Amino acid sequence: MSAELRIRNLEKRFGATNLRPAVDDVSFTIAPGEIVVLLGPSGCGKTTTLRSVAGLEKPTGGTIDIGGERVADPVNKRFVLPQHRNLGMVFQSYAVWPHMTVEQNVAYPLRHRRIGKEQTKRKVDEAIEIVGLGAYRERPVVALSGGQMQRVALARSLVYRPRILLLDEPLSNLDAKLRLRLRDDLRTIIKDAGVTALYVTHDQSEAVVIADRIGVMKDGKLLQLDDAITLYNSPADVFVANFTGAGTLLAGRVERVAHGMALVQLDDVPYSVRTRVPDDTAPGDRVLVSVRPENVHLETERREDGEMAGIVKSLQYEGTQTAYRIMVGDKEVHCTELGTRPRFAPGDTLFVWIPPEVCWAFHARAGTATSH
Ligand SMILES: Nc1ncnc2c1ncn2[C@@H]1O[C@H](COP(=O)(O)OP(=O)(O)OP(=O)(O)O)[C@@H](O)[C@H]1O
Repeated sequence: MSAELRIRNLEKRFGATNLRPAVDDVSFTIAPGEIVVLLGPSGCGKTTTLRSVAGLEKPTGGTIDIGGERVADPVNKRFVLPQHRNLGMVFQSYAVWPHMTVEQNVAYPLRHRRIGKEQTKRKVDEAIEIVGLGAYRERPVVALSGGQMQRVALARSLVYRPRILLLDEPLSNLDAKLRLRLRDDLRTIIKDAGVTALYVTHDQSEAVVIADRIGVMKDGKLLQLDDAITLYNSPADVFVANFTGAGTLLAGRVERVAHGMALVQLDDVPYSVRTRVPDDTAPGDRVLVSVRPENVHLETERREDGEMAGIVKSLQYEGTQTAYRIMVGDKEVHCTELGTRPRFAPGDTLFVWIPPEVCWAFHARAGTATSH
């Protein structure tokens, strides 16, 4: 039932050809049964990509294949209508019938598919079980919570075994607690259903929990498509690093490099840091070392060579963790420490240790911010 989705050089322009396309030369493939999440800020083109797969937008360039069938190819004037693509869709708003029960809602798409009563019942039961609503079968959907309604929408889009499931910010109308609960269940539900899924969100924590691979988009471009661990530890560029929360960028020059690790002399401070670097890095290269706040260690005494002396500029107590801004010379380093009691106060002096294996450097290009 699940199919491969193959997108090649997808382009969607909404207006004049001189305007930047909403989707700009995007290519990726989702394997059968795989979940890919498109992540990016508002306006980056993720919804337009999803709507192009759904057939709700007509692309202006490139091709889309679902299970080996070409469904969009503007150059050759091929366009398969949405209702002939056999896709399931779940959107922000719960598109459920308010006057029907859970069971009736889930059975609805099968009405028009000439499926026998027995088989309908079996499929409906299965879909309701998958989304965990077994106990609510007879309930009118108006008597359900937002999260439960969204589960109904999900069951209804899975019941006819679509080739691909498309989800556009399906959790964004839920309150924070429900959002977390359904977020944690969604991956299991989609995997249990065995369906290929394309999921769109601007919420990185949602993407990390749900995806097999995450595609980060910006200005219509797909910047990187990788599993979450690669994305968080080896971001392809500064935007991806920043968008996924790497709050510190330290500019410097490579002194030595061997086996994918380099020693980088930081600009304007008397410190060098060891960091992982791209393969094509050479001594003398200008780089930006990207550091995630949760990977920075703060020490009261210098224990290792390479620790940098710093002073606490400010802190934000967040209940289960404390976010610090530390000044190392004129450079600001962000650090987050887990724990319900802050260990440091503004003005405290300390030592900052950044383990080399969790540092990642990019080549510094003209025009990129060099430090903050
Ligand atoms: N129907 C349309 N007509 C003209 N421009 C559009 C249309 N739909 C989207 N756009 C533009 O295309 C770009 C990409 O929009 P898109 O909705 O795909 O972004 P997004 O990343 O999904 O954002 P959001 O998270 O806000 O939905 C935006 O600049 C948007 O203004």
